[in-house]
Amino acid sequence: MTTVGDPQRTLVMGVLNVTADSFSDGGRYLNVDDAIRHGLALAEAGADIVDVGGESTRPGAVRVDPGTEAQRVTPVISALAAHGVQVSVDTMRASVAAAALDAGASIVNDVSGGRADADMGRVVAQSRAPWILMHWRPAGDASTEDRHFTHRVQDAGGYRDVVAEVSGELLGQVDAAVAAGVDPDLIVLDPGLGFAKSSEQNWALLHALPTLVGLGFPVLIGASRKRFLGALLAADGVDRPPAGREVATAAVSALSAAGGAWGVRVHDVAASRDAIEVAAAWRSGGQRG
Ligand SMILES: Nc1nc2ncc(COP(=O)(O)O)nc2c(=O)[nH]1
Repeated sequence: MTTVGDPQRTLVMGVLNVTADSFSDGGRYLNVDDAIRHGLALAEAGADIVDVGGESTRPGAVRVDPGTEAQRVTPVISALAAHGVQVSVDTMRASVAAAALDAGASIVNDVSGGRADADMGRVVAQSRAPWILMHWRPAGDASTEDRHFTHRVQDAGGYRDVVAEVSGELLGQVDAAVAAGVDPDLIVLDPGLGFAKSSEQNWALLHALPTLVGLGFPVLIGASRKRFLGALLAADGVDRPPAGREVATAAVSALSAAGGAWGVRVHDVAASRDAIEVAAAWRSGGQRG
């Protein structure tokens, strides 16, 4: 059983999207062998966890059927687990999570925070795998198998106080998970940066990281290459493209580590590993260990 205990340092979760259309690396790892090779490379680069996803959640992405999603992730997961890599499965579906856990995944990463599939709590509780509950208040109803994800950014009216509302809704998701039999010690929270949230709301959530950590659960931060970083670094009115957002991502990783984050979910593992080492040395005054 994987525990999410209090790691000595902020963990690095490497992103492995086995999808055709993820926003920054769609299609590069759809082939099983390419995906396995990349997952091993992420582990080699220092990823504590490799997060394997088979369905893109970017705005406008078309849902894939559960069978396709499971077929995409299970061979990759079993190969990585066989090499001793700790794997999380990035899925909103209980059937896919069950297949992934059987294949060797040890963490369930659910961007719907348990709201898309009523059976997810039972599957996770039975497996005793840690469950990452991400916050996502979609415009549509995430529980319907709608053909398109709607990341319609909530306007200012969508959130009066994004930190208080995201915190409250995450705690509600925790209550639902515990009611389904999940051990609260195995729950990780994630504010869901970029999921139906404006740039300002994303920055407000990052600014409030100590508040999120203060909720009493490990916190995962997923800012890697996201649009709000591109907007911050825009030039001549043009957002910085995803490939140019790595330094900003590493800076967020360093600040997340300094703010007590349990982990960061990133594409460039080596850069964030270094950034987290810097944050640790800074915090300890250079004391090792
Ligand atoms: N827990 C968690 N999971 C996620 N899965 C996918 C994406 C979308 O980004 P990607 O397309 O780069 O994977 N972001 C998150 C996130 O922020 N947190």
